[in-house]
Amino acid sequence: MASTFKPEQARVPPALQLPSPPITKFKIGLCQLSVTADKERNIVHARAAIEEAAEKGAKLVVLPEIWNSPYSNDSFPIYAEDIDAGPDASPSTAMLSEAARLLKITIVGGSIPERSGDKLYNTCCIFDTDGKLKAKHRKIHLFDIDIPGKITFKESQTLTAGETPTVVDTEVGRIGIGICYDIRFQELAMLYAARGAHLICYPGAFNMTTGPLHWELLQRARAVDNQLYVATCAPARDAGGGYVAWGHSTLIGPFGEVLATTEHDEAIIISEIDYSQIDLRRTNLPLEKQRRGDLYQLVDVQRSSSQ
Ligand SMILES: O=C(O)CCC(=O)C(=O)O
Repeated sequence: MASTFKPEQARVPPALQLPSPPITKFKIGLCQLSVTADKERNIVHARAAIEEAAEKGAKLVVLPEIWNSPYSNDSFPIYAEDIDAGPDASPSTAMLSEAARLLKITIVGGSIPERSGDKLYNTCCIFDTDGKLKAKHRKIHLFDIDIPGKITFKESQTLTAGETPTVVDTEVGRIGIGICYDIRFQELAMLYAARGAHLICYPGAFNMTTGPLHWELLQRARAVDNQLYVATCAPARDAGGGYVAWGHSTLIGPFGEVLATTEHDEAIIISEIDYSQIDLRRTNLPLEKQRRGDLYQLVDVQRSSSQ
């Protein structure tokens, strides 16, 4: 059958030149935190970890998915905070904002359950070095899976999916954000690469079934396909908890290499990011130039509609 694909109808602008961030070489801190049912304790604990990472030189600190609450549909409505209603309504993000300002670091604040009107989201807040909220990413792909006898989870029982991919310019580069299950959708990472991201951060909480097989594989795939850095941050494992997390927070380089990782206990990973490695790997393997845009295209809906 003849193909109906017409490249001129699906035109997406070529990948952006990589923007020049204020700093190109810096330390990242991934705080693999233990999470309890005590929200106040979780906030104090996360703050101490952020401070320790900053003391060790991290200019960018990343937290885990759902770090202020147990990971369960029962807990999300109870622990949810109205982020847009200001610091009194959101003690978790108030702490992140203050820590970013006082320590003069960028924070990718893992995620917390967010209440907005009558809806709940799984939301990541990104804070600049002046403590201002730069962006909010609401998990786009909800974690609804059913592997009988192993794991069944349905985030959509309580949560609503976000509608917007998130790329944010920070002092430490252009960062794309995904939350956990978002990492499984390669088009999102391709889109971030096409929009000039240096790094994609995925706060996540994989589990004991999919974690061992998929967690590192997905991170390395996103990094090597898109020739950029990928950083993930998970909660520490609580073997007696309702949701047993895989842990293994990791930093991957643009050649698909594991630069730093850990097991499942609490840990603060400090590792170096050097964006000149992106240029190097894109020169070594000029995939962007070799892509057959005449045969297939990723359509950036937002850019196409604004053209
Ligand atoms: O994709 C998976 O296997 C795990 C995803 C997950 O745990 C999540 O999205 O919270």
